[in-house]
Amino acid sequence: MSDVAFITGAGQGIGEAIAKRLADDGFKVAVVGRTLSKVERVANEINAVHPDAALAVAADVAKRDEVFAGVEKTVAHFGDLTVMINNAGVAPTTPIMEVDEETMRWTFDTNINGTVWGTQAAVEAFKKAGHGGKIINATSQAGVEGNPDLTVYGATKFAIRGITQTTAKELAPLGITVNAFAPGIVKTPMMFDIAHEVGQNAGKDDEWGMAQFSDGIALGRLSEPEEVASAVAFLAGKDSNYITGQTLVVDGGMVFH
Ligand SMILES: NC(=O)C1=CN([C@@H]2O[C@H](COP(=O)(O)OP(=O)(O)OC[C@H]3O[C@@H](n4cnc5c(N)ncnc54)[C@H](O)[C@@H]3O)[C@@H](O)[C@H]2O)C=CC1
Ligand SMILES: CC(=O)C(C)=O
Repeated sequence: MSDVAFITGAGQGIGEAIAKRLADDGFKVAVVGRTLSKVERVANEINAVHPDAALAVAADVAKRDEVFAGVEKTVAHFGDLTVMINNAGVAPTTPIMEVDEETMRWTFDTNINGTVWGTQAAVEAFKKAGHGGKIINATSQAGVEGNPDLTVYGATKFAIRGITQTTAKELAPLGITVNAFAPGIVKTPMMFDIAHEVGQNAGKDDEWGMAQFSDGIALGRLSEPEEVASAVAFLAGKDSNYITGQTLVVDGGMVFH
């Protein structure tokens, strides 16, 4: 039986790269996102290379029932679930004096609640299948060190590291490991949007906006989504079965700790 991974936010960016990498590694993958056409594109591209390896699943991670329904659809289709990857996230640019209630609600519902619902759905599926499993959460360098203009986003990413550590201890007796990956600055629509907004807020261009984040990154370059996916593939694979409660910082394409 192949390993089966449920990857949220897999219609683009890092999530897409993770789904394609795990399929290359022999996983069956549920490609999960709010927009069915986006996840169907990724699933179709995977199935063109690895027939029947991918299933497109429409689910909003902020809605608990949709996450549970997506996991149930995945188990019904592939016969199991062994890895949950809570990758989906949103990253509004929020100078502290501009933060409003809707932005707080929307960002926390997606990033924090989505991670909790994904964890709950995975644990339920693992228990029903009578085995342990792996849960992998997306935090960020912005969840390791505070980034100006990203207070709300950063708060969720710091929280996800806490959720990773607490659930790792709680779930270890069940044979379930919980780890996180913390990318630096990665070439995805999320990052380019942030750079544009930060630049606009300062009356500068996108390059200036990106430099507000990228000057401090290791090796002085942005990561490719595929480089982040390689670190996630390690966490999803059997070589990391003994690791839990950890955060891999992936910056400049390298894992720093
Ligand atoms: N791009 C970067 O530089 C970094 C990204 N990250 C994290 O990596 C993860 C992936 O980021 P990217 O690929 O860059 O983002 P992205 O914005 O390019 O892709 C995120 C995907 O998640 C989906 N999504 C958003 N809200 C959703 C919801 N409620 N339900 C289901 N899907 C939803 C979006 O539609 C999109 O397809 C995020 O958790 C992000 O916080 C962390 C550090 C750096
Ligand atoms: C988008 C993000 O996680 C950054 C800027 O680290």
